[in-house]
Amino acid sequence: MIISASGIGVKRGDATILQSVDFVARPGELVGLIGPNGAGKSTLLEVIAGLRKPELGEVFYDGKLASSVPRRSLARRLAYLKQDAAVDWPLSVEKVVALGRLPYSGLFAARDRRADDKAIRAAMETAGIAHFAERNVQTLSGGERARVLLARALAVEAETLLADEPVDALDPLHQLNVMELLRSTRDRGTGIVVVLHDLTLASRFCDRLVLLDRGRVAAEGAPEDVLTDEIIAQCYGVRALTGIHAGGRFIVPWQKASQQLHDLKTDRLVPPLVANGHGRIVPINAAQQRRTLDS
Ligand SMILES: Nc1ncnc2c1ncn2[C@@H]1O[C@H](COP(=O)(O)OP(=O)(O)OP(=O)(O)O)[C@@H](O)[C@H]1O
Repeated sequence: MIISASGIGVKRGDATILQSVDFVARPGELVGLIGPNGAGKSTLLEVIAGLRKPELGEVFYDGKLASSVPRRSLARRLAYLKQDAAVDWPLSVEKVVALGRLPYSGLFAARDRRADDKAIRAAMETAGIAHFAERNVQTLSGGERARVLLARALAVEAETLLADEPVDALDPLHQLNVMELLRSTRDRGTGIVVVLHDLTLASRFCDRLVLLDRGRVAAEGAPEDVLTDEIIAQCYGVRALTGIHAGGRFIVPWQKASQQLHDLKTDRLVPPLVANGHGRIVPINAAQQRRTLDS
């Protein structure tokens, strides 16, 4: 399914949350929605999920006006994983994941239970939670619960997955697992939009990035074109160490853009650092560093 949004404007009281935002999500593409806190990422995700009607602009699903697409069929085509979702009932993990199959209930007189079971099992395996299928979801840690909710979204087997900060509560290994899982889901043709704060994961795993800043699209395109030093400094207010390792780019936020970096021990000014192409971070220029340190 192609989701397109044009001229989106959202207001909250007097505050403009989104302004003139155009956005497209296509099948088989992993799009990263990035930007500082409060930029409007979750709001835009809700708008394209059809959960919030914008004051201005329109959303289209495969060219059809969002308001003309029945909610029930949309619920099967589009899975939405909310940020910080809580589970208010003492359900087992398996039952929570099974909620992902709700959009299919009552669809046929004799519903295909085997298809449901298969989808639930596959989603639990993929999210690495099958071993605690029977556990009460309220007894899980934040990161474990996040994976259960991701599994619920995967169980929908939708054409499009919208995921709001799915790796936020996860340890490094599970962050990589989830990003790999999103990539393999994309490889099977699913269109994915994922909200991320980790710039290295955004750069390494996404096909395209959309950077929101104060409710507007500040930059859009290939990760290397969006996450330049200048744009990172301008939108996030930080300077980052960047480099290439095994073909992927790492971006480590290091200091505020407004500050010059001083060595913690000597208090001398430290020149900017870059990676040497093999993942080892070196001074931008050794001679320049000597001059700076000698001065
Ligand atoms: N009900 C509301 N009333 C007033 N302002 C709101 C309301 N809901 C959201 N906002 C504001 O809208 C802006 C965008 O919020 P949104 O959650 O979309 O940002 P975000 O980019 O997802 O942020 P974060 O990275 O912190 O999750 C924020 O400044 C937020 O305070």
